[in-house]
Amino acid sequence: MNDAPPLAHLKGPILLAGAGKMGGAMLTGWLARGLDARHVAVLEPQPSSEISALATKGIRLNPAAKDIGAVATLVIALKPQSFREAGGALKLFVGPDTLVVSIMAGTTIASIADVCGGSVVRAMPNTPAAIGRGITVAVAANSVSADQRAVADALLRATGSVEWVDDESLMDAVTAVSGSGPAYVFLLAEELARAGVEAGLPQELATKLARETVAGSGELLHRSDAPSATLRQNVTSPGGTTAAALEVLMGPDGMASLMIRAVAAATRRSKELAK
Ligand SMILES: NC(=O)C1=CN([C@@H]2O[C@H](COP(=O)(O)OP(=O)(O)OC[C@H]3O[C@@H](n4cnc5c(N)ncnc54)[C@H](OP(=O)(O)O)[C@@H]3O)[C@@H](O)[C@H]2O)C=CC1
Ligand SMILES: O=C(O)[C@@H]1CCC=N1
Repeated sequence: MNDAPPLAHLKGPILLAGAGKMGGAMLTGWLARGLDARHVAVLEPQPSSEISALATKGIRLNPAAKDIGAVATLVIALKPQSFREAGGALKLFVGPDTLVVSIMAGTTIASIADVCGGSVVRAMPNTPAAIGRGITVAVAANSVSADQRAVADALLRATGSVEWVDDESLMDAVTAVSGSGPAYVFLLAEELARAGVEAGLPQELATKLARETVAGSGELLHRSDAPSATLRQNVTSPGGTTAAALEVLMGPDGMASLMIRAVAAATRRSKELAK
């Protein structure tokens, strides 16, 4: 049996362009799963102190293209807008055998290949990646080899689970559901707390109750095999308090129609980012 950490044997160089919230979370996951820091380089104009500190472990920070040449894998975690302005410079790091993994919302495989070349995997992670509990959806261009796909899978799996799809057009709705989804859940915690204050609770207690309720329910959902609807029904006593609240939340202008509109808006925005 091979007990080596899952990324210990991954060969570099792996270049991460953009070490902000998502790029930084992915980098943390890679290192935690045994990726040799000496195989990693990072392009980041204003590195956080955490990213700068990684230089002491062997990560190369902002190397010049002439010093590193074409890399085995380029991971692009820039904002789509930054990529449009600065993506061309990444071409210097891309050769005919370079795997390019992009996590940028909206930005298509064709436009990434057009701007910087390489064999492109387009992926959409989410911020629970920071604690190894993200979910990523990925789609590969035809030019991506089986070995390259395995490398992309290993890098993405370092931050949680991975689903591969064949149809790139699904990525806009994926972004709207799981990419942006954590924000909807955090908003739920905010609004539950606000409603608690409206109902007479002190702010601090309302905030704690809402946060722990969302976190505990998420953990229950994670650990249970039961469908979400069953877990909801387990809370709902006939004629009780939950039923009274759900009558509002599941009413005509309730969560179902709100969520459909919100996800449609995010899907539309993802499509706009492609332009
Ligand atoms: N946040 C999220 O939940 C998710 C984000 N994504 C995608 O990830 C990408 C990054 O998002 P996020 O991490 O939130 O954004 P951040 O702004 O936190 O990260 C982007 C980083 O790239 C840096 N940067 C800007 N220009 C360059 C450049 N020319 N070369 C190298 N680095 C540069 C930015 O620096 P500076 O701030 O100085 O400009 C910043 O640190 C986006 O494309 C987004 O669509 C995907 C899934 C989820
Ligand atoms: O808001 C955004 O555009 C990015 C993509 C998914 C989550 N954050």
